Parts: sequence; structure tokens; C-alpha cells
Amino acid sequence: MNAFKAIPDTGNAAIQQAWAELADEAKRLQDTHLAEMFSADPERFKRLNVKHGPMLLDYSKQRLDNSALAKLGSLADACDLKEWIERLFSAEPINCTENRAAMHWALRVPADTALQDPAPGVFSSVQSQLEKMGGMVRKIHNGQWRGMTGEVITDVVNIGVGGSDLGPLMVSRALNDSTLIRDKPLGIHFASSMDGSQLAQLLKLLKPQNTLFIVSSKSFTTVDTLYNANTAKVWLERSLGGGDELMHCHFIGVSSAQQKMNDWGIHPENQLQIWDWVGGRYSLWSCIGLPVALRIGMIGFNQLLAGAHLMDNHFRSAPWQNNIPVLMALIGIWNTNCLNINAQAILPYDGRLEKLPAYLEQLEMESNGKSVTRDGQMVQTHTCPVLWGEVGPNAQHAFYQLLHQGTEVVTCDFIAPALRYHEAMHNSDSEELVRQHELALANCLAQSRLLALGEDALKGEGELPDYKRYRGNQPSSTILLKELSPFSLGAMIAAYEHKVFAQSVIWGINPFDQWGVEMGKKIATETLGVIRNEAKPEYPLDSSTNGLIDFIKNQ
Ligand SMILES: O=P(O)(O)OC[C@H]1O[C@](O)(CO)[C@@H](O)[C@@H]1O
Repeated sequence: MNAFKAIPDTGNAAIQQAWAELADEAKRLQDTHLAEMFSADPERFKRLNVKHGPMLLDYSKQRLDNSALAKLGSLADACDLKEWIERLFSAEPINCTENRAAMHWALRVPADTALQDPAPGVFSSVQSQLEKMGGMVRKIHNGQWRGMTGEVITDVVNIGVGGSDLGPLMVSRALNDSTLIRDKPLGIHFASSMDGSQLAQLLKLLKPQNTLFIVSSKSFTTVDTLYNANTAKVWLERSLGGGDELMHCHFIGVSSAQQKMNDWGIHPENQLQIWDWVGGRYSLWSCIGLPVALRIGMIGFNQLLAGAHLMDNHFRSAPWQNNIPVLMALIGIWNTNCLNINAQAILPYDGRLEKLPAYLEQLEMESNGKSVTRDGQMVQTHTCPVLWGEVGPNAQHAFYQLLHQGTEVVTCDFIAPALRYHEAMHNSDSEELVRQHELALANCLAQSRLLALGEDALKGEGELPDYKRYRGNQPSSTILLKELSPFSLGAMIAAYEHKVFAQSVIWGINPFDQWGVEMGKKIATETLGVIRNEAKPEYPLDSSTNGLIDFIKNQ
């Protein structure tokens, strides 16, 4: 179905013209099956893939061609994407509803950069916090960070939620078997859920005298985190007693709210600073990434930053035809706005990337799940699609049925490293593991092929009954990394970040705020008062909420 019920009227003739031309392209291609596109052009992959650094993006299984791409490029030009990219790489407060810059890119600028500071002291304050974090990492790794009883810290628990959890969690899991950490066995754990589920499990296993908590919260007001942190504090106090020494030995804080960290009792030496110009979901590159640095060491952390910096430079300088994040953005615009595909699955074929779908859900949906433009108008196009995902091979045994034979069109991102286990050739089990990696790669390629081509993927199957048929034409992109390393992961995450930004420019929305989550927090506070019999609601509650509260209270 053609998504263009009406060409969006943005009041800008060039943008409108670009949308109109895209509508024609969508009409031209709407009935062309991917199988036809591949058989009509044996060079299709060559035309529709791009490589940069450790990353390859194959978008030949997307339902577009060079002509449609050219029109998408014209749309990007009409929306002044190039100028907006330069505005991102400056101290301009492009997060207009919060009057803040969005300088997460500054977090990965190397110490010896020739780049000009976007505002006085930005680069130097980033470096000084990284150095402070490096000092803590060394102390913990060397066994010099002692608990209150003088025992070595063996376990670190990151308490945070959203961007203060998902980024560090995803990256630490992804790089869990990095060679950099072989000699440094340190338990690194994460507690995010406000109901205390994860923390309760951890507190059963950990020993207070050996455990260090990182309270990670940009705002230091997030109740999920503060409740978990309070539970941890009480747990420590019960065995070790309270006081300044306990706080000094067992808590690190990472936040932009220094006074709030002071008030909570984080010792000044244990405070790591972030800045209001780092959005929560863009913060893993800052000291919010402390669990990552603990996992892979500062050398590894710097490689992660270097990979992201490589992608920053690429995004800033490459023409859109070769620009990985811009192409990812344009493909998304094509799917969402031209083909009416509003679902996207993230499918890593590497178990180490198990948390990538959750991380990208926040990055994309909290950034671009918006319906009001920067000018305060209602958007006239769809914006962010619904994202979800799972480790691909496992998802094959769960929801791929819908992808192959359901009624929904879904675009998929297949993600895999080309090499794995190669560095462990001396291990006796490595040959078997290499074979397992080959198996995963074969499945990755086979699934994207079958989804694209349908039954054409396996000619010679003969006439199939309807229930066995594969219609195909499900579009996908494949991202291959040379291998999964701090550097390549940094580059890939930054590519997704910039994709999100480029799409926000085309949709005319601000990707750096999240006002949609605020009212829920307020109402929850009021509801808590009612559940605890401490307050009456300001407004009469609806019958559903009343009924549910009655049930809870009657138990
Ligand atoms: O780091 P904080 O301030 O605790 O916020 C955690 C998360 O909460 C949100 O503000 C949404 O509620 C996210 O944007 C953020 O990553």
C-alpha cells in the first residue's frame, strides 16, 4: 500500500517537492518484489552496500533502487541535513525544549585532538573526568579499592535505569569475553528495575564487605534508582554499620547533579560528573560507562570511544551516498513514510549482543517517538516505527514465523561479526566454537535471503500448498562488523545514534528530549500515596484504577 495519503505540507516548497517525488517513486516500486529487483540487476549488492572502518552496511535487500535513493537524498538536502549535522557538532542548544546542546560526540574526541573546543573547557572537562574514572578503574582492578573492613572489592553493582543502565549493560555484555579482561575477574552486575527484583537476587549472593555500588543517574532524582540505592545502603549498613566511611568505601556516584550526590552522601572523591549536554540515552561514552571501563579496562574504553569518533567524522564529512548513518536514516524514512512499514526488528546473530535490541529500543523510540515538530506543529508523517528484537537464532524459534508468513510487513536489521573465536586458536574447544559461529552466520544470511526472496530463494521446491508458502519481500539491512571489538562496537552504536539524529531532522522533531515520560512519573507518585493510604488523589480516580487498588489492598 502506498503510504502517501497526502504529501506533507511543511510550508517549505523544496521539502514538499522532495516528498512528492518520493511519492512517485513509492508508487513506481510498490508492486516490485525484491526477487525481481535481484534478478533484474546482478550487480545489486555492489550498488547498494557501503563500508567504512570495521563496518559494512548491505541495504540491497531494502525495497528501493538508486533512483528512489536519489530522491531520498534530495529530501535530506531540502531538510538541510548537512547544516543540521554541523549544528549537532557545535555547542548550539539544538535540544530546543530543554535549551541544551547535544554534545555526546564531544565525549569521544581524543585528548590530542586538533578540533576546536565547541565551548570553553568542554574537551578538558571531558578528559579530566575520564582521568578520574581511569584512576578508580585502576584502583579497583589492582585490588587497592578496599571495602570498609579492608577487604578487596570483588563485585560492583551498577544501579541505574534507562540510559544509565542500558548502554553500560549492553556494552559490558557485548565485550564480556574481550581479551583485555582475562586477568581481571571482577563481578559486574546491574540493578535497574524499581521493584527491586534484580537487586534482591544480587543481595542474596553478594557479600557487603566486598561490594561496591555505582549509583548512576544523570538527574539523581529517578525514583527507580534512588529506591534501589537506598535498599543497597540499608543492606550495607546492617552488616557494616553506617557513616562516612561506609559511603566512601562502598558508593560511587555518576551524575550531573553534584549537590544531589552530596545530599545523598556520595563522598566528593567518589563523584564522577556528567553534563546537561549529554542525553541519558547518549551517555555510555561518559563516566556512565564506568561498568564498561571496569569490564574492558581503560585501553578498551578508549578504543570504544575511538570507534565512535571514527563514525562521528564519517557522519560529518562523507557525502550522503557513502554515509552509513545517513543511509540508515534514509532507508528508515523510505520504509516508514513511503512503504508504510511501521515495525523494525533488531536481530543480532551473536549472543554477546543480546542487550542491543533493548538499547536501540530506547535510543530510537525515546528519541524519535514524537508527534510535535520543533515549531510546535503536529507532524504530518509517521515518525519512529515500533522496534523490538532478540538474538536472531533464538528469535528464529520464536517470532520469525510472523516475519515469514504473517500479515505484517517488518523491516529487519541483521547484525553479525564476520570473525569470531579466531583469536583463541590455542583453545581445544575453539574449533567447535568457530563452527558454531559459521552456523550462526549461515543462518543470518539464509534468513535475510528467504525473507527477501520468498520461495525464489529455494528454486526447485515445486508447487507448495498455501500454508507452506513464503511470500518474501520483507526488507532488511545487514550490518557486518569485521569482529566484535570495542572499536567496531563503538562505531556501530555511533552509527545508530546519528541515524536517529538524521531522521529527526527529516521529521522536523527534537530527538533529545523525552517529555512523554514525565506525566507518568507524576501520576505514579500520587498513586503511591493512595496505595499507602497516605494521601487522597487530587482528582477522582477512574473505576479501573479504583478497582485495582481495592484488589491490592484487600490482599
Ligand atoms: O539517568 P537518570 O536521570 O536517572 O534517568 C534515567 C532515564 O530516565 C529517563 O529520563 C526517562 O524516564 C531516560 O531518558 C533516562 O535515560
